[in-house]
Parts: sequence; structure tokens; C-alpha cells
Amino acid sequence: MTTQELVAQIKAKQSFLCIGLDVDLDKIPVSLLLEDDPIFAFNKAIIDATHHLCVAYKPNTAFYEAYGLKGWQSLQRTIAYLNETYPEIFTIADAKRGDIGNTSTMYAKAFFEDLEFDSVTVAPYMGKDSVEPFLAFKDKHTILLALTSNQGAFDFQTQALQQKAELYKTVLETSKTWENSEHLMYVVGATKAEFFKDIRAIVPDSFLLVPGVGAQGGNLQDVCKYGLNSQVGLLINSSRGVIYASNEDDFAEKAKDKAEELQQQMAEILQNN
Ligand SMILES: O=c1ccn([C@@H]2O[C@H](COP(=O)(O)O)[C@@H](O)[C@H]2O)c(=O)[nH]1
Repeated sequence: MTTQELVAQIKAKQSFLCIGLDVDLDKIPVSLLLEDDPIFAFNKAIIDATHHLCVAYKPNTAFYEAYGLKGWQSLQRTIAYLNETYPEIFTIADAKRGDIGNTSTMYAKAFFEDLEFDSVTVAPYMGKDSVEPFLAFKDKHTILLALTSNQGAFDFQTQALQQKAELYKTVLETSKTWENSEHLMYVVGATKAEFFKDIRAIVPDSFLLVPGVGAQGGNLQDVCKYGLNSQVGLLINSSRGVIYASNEDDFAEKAKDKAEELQQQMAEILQNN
């Protein structure tokens, strides 16, 4: 999917909501555990109930890998269902990959060619040659971890490198010089709202994937204050806050209500900007 198509979808739906599909079998309704593939059954019900309110879905691969082969099959079925049924939706494999070049190429093939995700999250720690194999897929998007939402982000990411800029700023600046960098997006945590002004000064036009609203305490309005750009430029993710709104048989209906709440706040923000 092109960035223009993503922006068109955001404008049409008046939403920049991304719903995280982080399925934990201990948290889904017990009735679903009788299904052949409970993870897929859960995802399908959530997707069918919320697809008109969001523009992206983000399965975190850890929640599938934890269940071995069956979990990976559930991930395959989920992305295939999304691509077949709702091809307008932007898909993000939250896998946080990145390795030496030939290994990164294999990761890129796994998520872009085999699973056919639109994008994948990548850790920048191993540098340019670990990210470029993802960027070589020109019809896909690589979402670089810039400033993450967790407390540990302060251990390294906000530290200055040899008296220069903080590490996350160096990641942003340096990545802009890489070939095909127009296909880069960045992860910035909603819990780091006070950093958005500085981040937008470095990457004014890039899309930012923003996790941390809801369960982690990030605030939508605070993020939007400096995070929005002329193309909206934000994908706000909520996983637990939407998909576990209820653990009863009404889970999909309740997830829809939560997604609608967020979508309406986003529509209001877009109308006022
Ligand atoms: O900085 C980051 C990067 C990724 N994540 C992921 O996003 C979701 C957040 O889930 P919630 O339930 O809405 O808190 C999850 O998959 C994280 O691994 C992040 O939170 N922060």
C-alpha cells in the first residue's frame, strides 16, 4: 500500500487508529477455546467488528510465536483474511527484526513476500546494512524503532552519543540518509509526548506509529499536539485497550465500542486541525 492510499483511507474514515492484535489465550472468552483455531476466531471477530473504525492492524508476532507452529499458522490466517477481505487496511507485523544483511533479507522476505504484510517494525541497533534489505522492498514500509514507549527507553535512546544528539535523534537523522528512506516510518511511544516537537523537527513528513495509548497511559491529545502533520502522519495503536474491553462473549461488540470512542476523538482532532 502506498502512503497516499493510507492517507486517503485516514481521511475517508476520519481515523488514524491502529488496532493491535496481541492475542493471549488466557484473556479471550473461554467459549472460543473450543474452536479449531481460537486465535484466528478471536482476530476475525475483532476485525469484522472494527475494520470500519480503524486504518491499520498490528499483530505483535510474539503473541503468535509463543504458541509455536499453531500460533504462526494463526498469524498466517489472520493476515490472509485481512488481505483478502479488507485489502484497504494497512497491516503491520510488529516483529522488531534487524540483523546482518543476508539475514535481514530473509526476515524481509518472510514478512513482505511470504506473509504479505505492508510493513514491519525493525530495530536500528545494527545500523544501515541491517535496515536496507527491508527498504529494498519499495512497495513496502519499514517502521524503525526511534523512541519506544517503555521506561527502558531512557536507558539508551535518550542518552547523548559522544556529546552529540541523543541516540533516538541520531537514529532519525542517520536513517534519513539511507537509500529508499522515503519508505521509512518510525515508532515513537505515546508515553513520550513531550518529545514529539523535537521529533517532528527532524522527520516532519514521516508517518509515526505510536503505541502506548490506553494500557500504558499515553494520551491521544498530547501526542497529536505536535505529532500531526499535513498528511496526518500518525498511526495511533491500542492493543489491550481495544481487544480486551470484555472477556465475555460480547468481546467483539465491546471492542467495537472502544474503537469507536477512539475514532470519534480522532475525527474531532482532525476537524479542529
Ligand atoms: O515502543 C513500543 C513499541 C512497540 N510496542 C508494542 O505495541 C503494542 C502496545 O500494546 P498495548 O496493549 O496497547 O499497550 C504491543 O504489541 C507492544 O509490544 C509498544 O508498546 N511500545
